Amino acid sequence: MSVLDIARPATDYVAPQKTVAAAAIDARISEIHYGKFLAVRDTNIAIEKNKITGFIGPSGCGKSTVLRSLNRMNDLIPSFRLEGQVQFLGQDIYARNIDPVVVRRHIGMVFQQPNPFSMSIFENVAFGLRLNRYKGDYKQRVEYALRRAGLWDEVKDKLKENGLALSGGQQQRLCIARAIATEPTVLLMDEPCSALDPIATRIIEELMLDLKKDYTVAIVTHNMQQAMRVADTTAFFSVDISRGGRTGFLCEAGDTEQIFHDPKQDLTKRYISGEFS
Ligand SMILES: Nc1ncnc2c1ncn2[C@@H]1O[C@H](COP(=O)(O)OP(=O)(O)OP(=O)(O)O)[C@@H](O)[C@H]1O
Repeated sequence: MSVLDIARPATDYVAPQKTVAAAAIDARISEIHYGKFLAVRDTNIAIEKNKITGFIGPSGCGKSTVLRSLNRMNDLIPSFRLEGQVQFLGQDIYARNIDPVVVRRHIGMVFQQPNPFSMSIFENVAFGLRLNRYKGDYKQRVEYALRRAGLWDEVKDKLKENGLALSGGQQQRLCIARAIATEPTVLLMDEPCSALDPIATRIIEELMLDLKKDYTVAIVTHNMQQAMRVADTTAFFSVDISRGGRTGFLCEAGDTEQIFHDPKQDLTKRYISGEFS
């Protein structure tokens, strides 16, 4: 039985044929549309277990669209349509029998703007547990998640205070704790530091490096230095304007060292050298 099968009986599930052994997520995306607009094409990417995969590329190349497709977050956009497959631990998360809420429990997400709810620090972390009708010890799980997000010592004496009263960096770590509380396998982070100052950014980067021991991480970043500092694998996306529109595609992916120092594709070379942004 797969981890996702707890959602609904997998009556019509057909086992996928091909997976990348070390991948937590193996995405083979042919096309992503928003209505008639072809936003992304030809993006096959493996998010390897216990590694950090960085998505880089110019604005509008589809980094966030692809990231949000990895846990069905784009389902919330009515015009969104994906052709292809996204496998999580060998199971197609877009299969008809799969519940997106369960997908998001296993593949959590942290957004660009820290977005704690206007409720206590404790309830912010417990939120996903309540949503998933967790039956265990809430106090224990909330403490674990806050410790894992490097926030426990700063908030342990004020768990009843509103999460919105924390600093921006603390709020982002609270959101990471909220994501961790449901014990996901993968954490997707969409520019998690772009609203933070350099010190808070560095704390989150160190946290990411620590989290990858237990979790698999994929991060969208505009900051190439950040990708170099934290990512094991880097995926460079570009934009194809040849068909009259602006369609993003995965141009090249590989070890971060290779992408930044020995890129194979001319477009990657030009982007890394700052020729376009
Ligand atoms: N909800 C939406 N409806 C329609 N089009 C969208 C939607 N979200 C994104 N797009 C379009 O899809 C394309 C890819 O956008 P996306 O945000 O994924 O790119 P990105 O590489 O993350 O960009 P940025 O680096 O500027 O955040 C863009 O042309 C964008 O305008």
